[in-house]
Amino acid sequence: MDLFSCPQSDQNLLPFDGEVIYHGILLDANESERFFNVLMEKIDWYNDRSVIYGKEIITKRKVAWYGSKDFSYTYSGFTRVATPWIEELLALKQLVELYTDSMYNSCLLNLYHSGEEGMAWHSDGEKDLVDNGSIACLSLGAQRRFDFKHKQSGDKKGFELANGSLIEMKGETQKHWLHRIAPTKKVTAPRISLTFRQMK
Ligand SMILES: O=C(O)CCC(=O)C(=O)O
Ligand SMILES: [Fe+2]
Repeated sequence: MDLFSCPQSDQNLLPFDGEVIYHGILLDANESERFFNVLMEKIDWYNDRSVIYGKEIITKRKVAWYGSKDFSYTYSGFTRVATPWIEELLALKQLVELYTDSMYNSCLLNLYHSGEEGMAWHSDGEKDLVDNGSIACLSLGAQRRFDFKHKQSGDKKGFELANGSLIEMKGETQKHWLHRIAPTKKVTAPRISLTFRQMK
């Protein structure tokens, strides 16, 4: 691995109360497209469910939950049991671990068919996850904006997530900040995100 493909970018993008590190572009356009196509085909995608004000919502966005063992992950009112890794996910996990210098035992994948699909403000502070652990998010396909909003002050920060790039959230980020993928009419192409996580 040369210095150009592994940029020294350990600068914190958040002003306070957490750490968000942009690790740059790990996969070139060809590699990203290859992984995107393989994952579209091989992953067991399903529409996500959540309960909002007592009402069950089925998202247009699809998700999938993979892990090193049959981890149960409860969020938005439902429990999902992890599917065993497939070869391509393990390869990407290894690459991400190299850049972040952290280890992951699970991955929540998201498939946004177009800019009309997003993810509402939330934080990933579920009790199933290691406290103040790392969540590493690899992006494939259309570029989308990742927004952060401080829970107390309301301070906002937004970052563009390029095709093949990796962003990492760690430290107290989930405790103090919400994040979202805002819907947008400007993007028509699909995007996959792989969010590598540390389950207890
Ligand atoms: O799609 C993304 O980049 C972020 C997804 C996210 O926040 C999550 O899966 O919890
Ligand atoms: Fe999240």
